[in-house]
Amino acid sequence: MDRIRIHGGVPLKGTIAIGGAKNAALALMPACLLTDQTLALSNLPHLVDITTMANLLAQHGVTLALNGDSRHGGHTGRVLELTAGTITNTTAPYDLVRKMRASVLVLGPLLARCGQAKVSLPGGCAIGTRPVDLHLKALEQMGAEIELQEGYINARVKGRLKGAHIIFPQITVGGTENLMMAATLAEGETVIANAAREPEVTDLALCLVAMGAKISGIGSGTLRIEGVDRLHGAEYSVVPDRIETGTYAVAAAITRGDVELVGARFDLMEAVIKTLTECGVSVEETPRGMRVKADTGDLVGTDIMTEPYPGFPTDMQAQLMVLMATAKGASMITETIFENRFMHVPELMRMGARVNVHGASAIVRGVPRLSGAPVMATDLRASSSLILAGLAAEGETIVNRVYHLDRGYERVEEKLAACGAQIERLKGDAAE
Ligand SMILES: CC(=O)N[C@H]1[C@@H](OP(=O)(O)OP(=O)(O)OC[C@H]2O[C@@H](n3ccc(=O)[nH]c3=O)[C@H](O)[C@@H]2O)O[C@H](CO)[C@@H](O)[C@@H]1O
Ligand SMILES: C=C(OP(=O)(O)O)C(=O)O
Repeated sequence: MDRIRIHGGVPLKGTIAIGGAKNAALALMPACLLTDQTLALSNLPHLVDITTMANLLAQHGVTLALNGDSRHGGHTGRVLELTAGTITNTTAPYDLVRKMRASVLVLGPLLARCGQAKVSLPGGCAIGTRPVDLHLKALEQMGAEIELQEGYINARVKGRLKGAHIIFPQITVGGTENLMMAATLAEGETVIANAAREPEVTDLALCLVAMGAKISGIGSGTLRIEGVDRLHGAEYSVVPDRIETGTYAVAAAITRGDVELVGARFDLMEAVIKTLTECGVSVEETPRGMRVKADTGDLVGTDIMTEPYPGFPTDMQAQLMVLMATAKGASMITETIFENRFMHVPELMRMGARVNVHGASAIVRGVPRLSGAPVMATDLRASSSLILAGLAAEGETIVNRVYHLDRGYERVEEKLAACGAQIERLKGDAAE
């Protein structure tokens, strides 16, 4: 298993290119199941999760063709052509779904196109139990009959799904995405109230519209989808990754560096920028993205609470905690989305961070310096927080279980090394 070795303390200087958003791509790819024509996605990140989704779609009968560099909508990158000419298999097996929870996003499209789907229940993960009950209840409202058997969701519908008025009792990103896809081919109008407004949901909605779907209220908490008989192929460019952007913004700040994040969408970063600014980091929009600078003055702590978009994203909580750990004063971090998303705390404490967790809140007391240590991550953003801690720490840090990181960050060590970081990937299966 690969590990990452870092010698901390170098202020990062230079530019980092931001890739397409993992969480948008993972919703856009299954949208190909809604049409027999080709969906061409550009600005796709090169990540393990994308390969997992490609493998899942391939076993449903989707043909995939990866073409070299191209430019769509101003973005460069590879173009993945996905064609679900005939769906040969409507089962999403446990072996693939357990690797990645976003696999459950094939449920809505398969049900809408084929009238049936059998999808393994995703189960929990390190950050929480993460049920999919809200996806299932909403699909039942649209006429699906759903049974849970032997760890699988067995869903069927007689004829077409029917438009329905769905009020999500809690905001769910994946639930909104699954339902929106299902509703595009349903009979009549579906209204999704209390819908997630995350930019990745908006990206999916815009792609579905490019495929011929009728959706209004995009970007708001109420989506209206008028079902159509068929969708067609489209070309679509994946929105830049706001979590990758935020992670490198913290890397620049925590090393007291000066970095331009090329391709970043400043307008999608409001809550993170507000927090960074409160800490004393300078963040400004540039023609190519945004510039993050913290090479003068002290950084100070601030409080954050994770919330659905446009609130502060839970996927940035661990990274901000590391910044707070080295900022002056105390900060309070409250996690409201997932019940178990402080798994990074014990590892950060091994590096000298002072953190007390009380239920859903953590009090972080800044220390002048973290010290390098061997550490181990349990999930994706926890891994990135340990990389950030290593960049700021005195001495050597080895981050184990890098496979979590490879789910969501492309060439992380190359991007950081290009800005001066002393970081390298150690290949192989050395003991963890
Ligand atoms: C692939 C992807 O896009 N992942 C993102 C997506 O995850 P995901 O789509 O899984 O997250 P949700 O928004 O659905 O989950 C939010 C909360 O609702 C709960 N819930 C959700 C559905 C349900 O049927 N029942 C239920 O109780 C979850 O357990 C969680 O506590 O949004 C999260 C919240 O922004 C992000 O952290 C993840 O990175
Ligand atoms: C939690 C995340 O992803 P997933 O929903 O795929 O577990 C994440 O991207 O931080």
